[in-house]
Amino acid sequence: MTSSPAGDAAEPLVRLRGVTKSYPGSSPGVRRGGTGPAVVTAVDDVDLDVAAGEIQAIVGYSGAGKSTLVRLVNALEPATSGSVVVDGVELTGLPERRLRQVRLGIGMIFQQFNLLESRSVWGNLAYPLQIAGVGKAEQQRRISELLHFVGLPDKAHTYPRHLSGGQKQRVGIARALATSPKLLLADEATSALDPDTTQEVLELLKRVNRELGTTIIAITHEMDVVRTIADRVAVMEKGRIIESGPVYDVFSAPREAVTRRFVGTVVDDEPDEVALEELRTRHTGRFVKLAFRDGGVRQSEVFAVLHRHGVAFELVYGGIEEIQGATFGNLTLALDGQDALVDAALAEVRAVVPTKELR
Ligand SMILES: Nc1ncnc2c1ncn2[C@@H]1O[C@H](COP(=O)(O)OP(=O)(O)OP(=O)(O)O)[C@@H](O)[C@H]1O
Repeated sequence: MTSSPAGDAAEPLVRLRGVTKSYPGSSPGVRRGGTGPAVVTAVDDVDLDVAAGEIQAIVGYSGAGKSTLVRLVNALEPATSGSVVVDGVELTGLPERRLRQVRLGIGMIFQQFNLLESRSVWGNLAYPLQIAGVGKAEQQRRISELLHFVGLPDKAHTYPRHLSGGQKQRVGIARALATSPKLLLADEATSALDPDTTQEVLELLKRVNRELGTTIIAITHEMDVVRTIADRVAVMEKGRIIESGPVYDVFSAPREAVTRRFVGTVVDDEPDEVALEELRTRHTGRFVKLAFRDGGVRQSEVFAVLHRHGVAFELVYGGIEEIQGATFGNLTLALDGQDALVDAALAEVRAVVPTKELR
């Protein structure tokens, strides 16, 4: 025996090393020998480990390479170079017959659900089971179990056109889980849904992860999705992963400009110049941003310091968020008082919480 149970546990379910995917350049100029790029590098030298049992989000703007990355992981396309290992199997160079086996161990859900319109819900769920050669009795049992799991036990004989978007995605999830895959790939799974339905579907995905132990890779451009379900997030730009880590870390201290823009869609950082100018028309005094982090100083302690120095304050921008059970937030305060008093108060505040004066 060369591998210990502990060694197996440490092995990621998905492991990408130096993965690049290029396509021939498609602009007419290129084909005629013009000056456009000879190749489009959709995924560029990507390393990524996804541990078994985790929810990994991949975010990026349109064209960043997210969907291409997913097609490499689910063995729909070969990488141009690098290593793609899924559940211990190196996909690079694998014959089509083996690739088909690998795909059976991976579930997929899509933005547009991709249900078979000519089949009832039951028929849609039976489809992957038939392909996998599951017998009729076992199909019955499994489909009934799946419908209960996704909360649609009474929709077995309904056709997709009579379902709401949220119900369709529940069927999509049930279908993806039919063959009990270890890995579920969700490509913009909630982007076509309204906010309430999005939350319901995200709750279901969390249950899939917690109750069934399914590892999930969720491609999205919505940071709300990342905040709600993911353990870790990787940010893609121009085919590369430019930043990655636990969701709390990336949200509370984003390093790259693209990441800051994404995080800024759900978490206020500090007012930009325009917002600051507008705030100054309504509030007097000096503006400071305080960065509260989990386990650090509490807001009430900071407010007590200001009070003790006789500095009046007003909360003018920002908020406190909860991510993965931990709180953090950025609050901008307008401080009113004599300069010397404000300086003394700020010196004390700075000692306990990162503080930045906005001028
Ligand atoms: N089959 C292909 N042939 C040529 N170029 C491709 C192909 N697939 C993707 N690309 C290019 O690769 C780049 C990354 O595309 P990809 O679809 O992976 O990005 P994305 O982040 O998923 O964006 P979106 O959210 O819009 O799908 C783009 O420039 C795209 O035009």
